[in-house]
Amino acid sequence: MDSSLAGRPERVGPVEVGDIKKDLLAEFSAMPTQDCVTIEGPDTVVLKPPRSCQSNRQSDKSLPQTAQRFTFTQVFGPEASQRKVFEGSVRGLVRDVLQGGNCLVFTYGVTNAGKTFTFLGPDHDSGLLPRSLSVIFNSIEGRLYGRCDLKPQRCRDFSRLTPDQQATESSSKRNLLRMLKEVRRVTGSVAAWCERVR
Ligand SMILES: Nc1ncnc2c1ncn2[C@@H]1O[C@H](COP(=O)(O)OP(=O)(O)OP(=O)(O)O)[C@@H](O)[C@H]1O
Repeated sequence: MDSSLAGRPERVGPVEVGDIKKDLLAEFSAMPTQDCVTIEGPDTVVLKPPRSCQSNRQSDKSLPQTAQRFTFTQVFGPEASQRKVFEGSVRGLVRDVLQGGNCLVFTYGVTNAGKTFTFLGPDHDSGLLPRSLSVIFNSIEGRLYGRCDLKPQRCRDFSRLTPDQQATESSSKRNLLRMLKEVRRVTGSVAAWCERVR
C-alpha cells in the first residue's frame, strides 16, 4: 500500500524484493571511468586504487600508495573471445590429459568477475569446460570402451559390476534419460505457451 508524503510515495507495509530492486546500469554508465585496471602488453596488468580511496590510503601507510604492476603468463583483455581464451590457456592442458597427464583448472575472482561465464559460458558461446569435453570426446572416438561393466568411484577409482548390477545401472540410466526428455518436453511446452500469451 502507498501513501504520499511531500509528493513522494512512501511505502507502508511489508517490503518486497520488487520494491527495492533497481536497475543501476544507467547510474554506473554515467560515472567517469577511472582506469583502475589497465592491461599493459600480453602479460602485465596495472592496478590503481579508485580516486575515492586515495585519501584513505594516504592516512593508512600499510596500503599500497601507488599503482601496482602484476605479471602473468598471459593476460586476455575484455575483447578476447571464449575461443581465444580456450586456445591460449586450456587447450594445451587438455592435450596433456589425453596423453595421460593430470591437470587442474580453476577460476578465481570476486563475485561477478566472470568465472562462471568463462568456465561454462552460455549455450551459444561455450566456455572452457564444454570446449575441453568436446576436444576430449572427439579425440577418443573409436577408442571407447563399449561394455557397461565399470563404474567410476570418487575421482580416480572404479569398480567392476556384476551382471545384476549392470542391469540395475542400465535401467537407472534409461530412467534418467527418459526423465530428461520429459523435462525438455515440458519446458519446451511452457516456453511455447509463454510465447503465445505474451
Ligand atoms: N566475457 C564476458 N562477456 C560478456 N558477459 C560476461 C563476460 N563475463 C561475465 N559476463 C557477465 O557478467 C555477469 C557475471 O558473470 P559470472 O556469473 O560469470 O560471474 P562469477 O564470477 O561467476 O560470479 P559469482 O562468483 O557471483 O558466481 C553475468 O551476467 C555474465 O553473463
